[in-house]
Amino acid sequence: MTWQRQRLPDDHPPVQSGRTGLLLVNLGTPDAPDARSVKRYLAQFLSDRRVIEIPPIAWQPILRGIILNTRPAKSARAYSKVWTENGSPLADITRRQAEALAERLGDDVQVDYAMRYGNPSIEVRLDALREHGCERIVIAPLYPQYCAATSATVFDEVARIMATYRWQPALRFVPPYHDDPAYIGALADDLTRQLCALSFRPEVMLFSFHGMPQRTLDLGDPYHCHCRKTARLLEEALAQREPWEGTRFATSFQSRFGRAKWLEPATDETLLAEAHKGTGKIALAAPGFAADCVETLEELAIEGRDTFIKAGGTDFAVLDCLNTSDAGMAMLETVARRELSGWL
Ligand SMILES: C=CC1=C(C)c2cc3[nH]c(cc4nc(cc5[nH]c(cc1n2)c(C)c5CCC(=O)O)C(CCC(=O)O)=C4C)c(C)c3C=C
Ligand SMILES: [Fe+2]
Ligand SMILES: [Fe+2]
Repeated sequence: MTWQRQRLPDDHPPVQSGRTGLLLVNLGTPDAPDARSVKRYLAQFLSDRRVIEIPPIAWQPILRGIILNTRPAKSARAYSKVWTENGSPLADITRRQAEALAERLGDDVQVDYAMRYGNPSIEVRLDALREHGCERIVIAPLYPQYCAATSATVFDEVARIMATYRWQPALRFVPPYHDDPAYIGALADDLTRQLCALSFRPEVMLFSFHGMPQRTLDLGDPYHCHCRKTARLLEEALAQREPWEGTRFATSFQSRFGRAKWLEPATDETLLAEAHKGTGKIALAAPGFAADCVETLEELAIEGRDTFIKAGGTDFAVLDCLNTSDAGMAMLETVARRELSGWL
């Protein structure tokens, strides 16, 4: 369906309507790998009350007085190690995912992407979809595992923007897909393909998920359970395939932030413990990240390797996220078409 300019009386304001849109949303990233840009990005990200659940009166002085004066320089160094000629890997891959999905879905759907923090913002891209005449919009947060700090904050931001619209589109949100057979199958296919291309056979396959404060699990956030279920289903799927015979599977949580207790076991401590108990060859995958980013390319692939090899490990590999792989895009198409049903 392509939109058509309707016949309107001469004195009628222009109207575009009748289209369907789909907006991929990922977390966000700085505009450049320098301390100033990282500071601007972190100020927005870490001021979100879904992310830091401390009353602003107590948190903002710590954020503005300490964290934004120390962390940006350190983070900028990490970003500069993984920055590409197309910018931040996360933004670049998300943009390419949107292009590939647009190709798969055809002209019936206007596909775009946005970042929850930084650019392109959800607001700018929702405005653009509306200006293209999208009366129905699917919002696809690229988080397989539901978490208030990621999934819920996308919903909150979209709701905030909707409050400013006179003519609101109909909305659908892609639900968490942590146990969707399409997602588990895509991961199993893509990880097996990558395993077969490795120059060594890992003794251990470690699934590393982004961490969260332990307190959020106690408060009822399903994130931990979603991660554990993904890991269990993925292990069950891989264990049936010949290339994985003899591999031991483990799960851990990375990217600890701040002093509170986070979900355990921690990825860096797991790498150390594996090396100390004699594991020589290890492979890591980050099934919770839809796209490679500073957390996989720097924290896992650079820092993680350093930790493991210095502790006595011999072979180390971080497998790619689903990114724009055939398996990953076929999965996103399946999920998108399900949510678009009745709208096309
Ligand atoms: C995949 C899910 C994610 C959850 C859950 C999550 C929670 C969370 N993160 C922080 C703090 C930081 N995260 C940072 C980067 C980052 N986080 C995710 C995903 C999740 N975060 C992604 C995809 C990225 C990469 C962004 C990129 O530009 O590549 C950072 C910035 C980097 C750094 O300074 O280390 C911070 C800070 C908290 C506090 C939190 C939950 C409470
Ligand atoms: Fe994070
Ligand atoms: Fe759990």
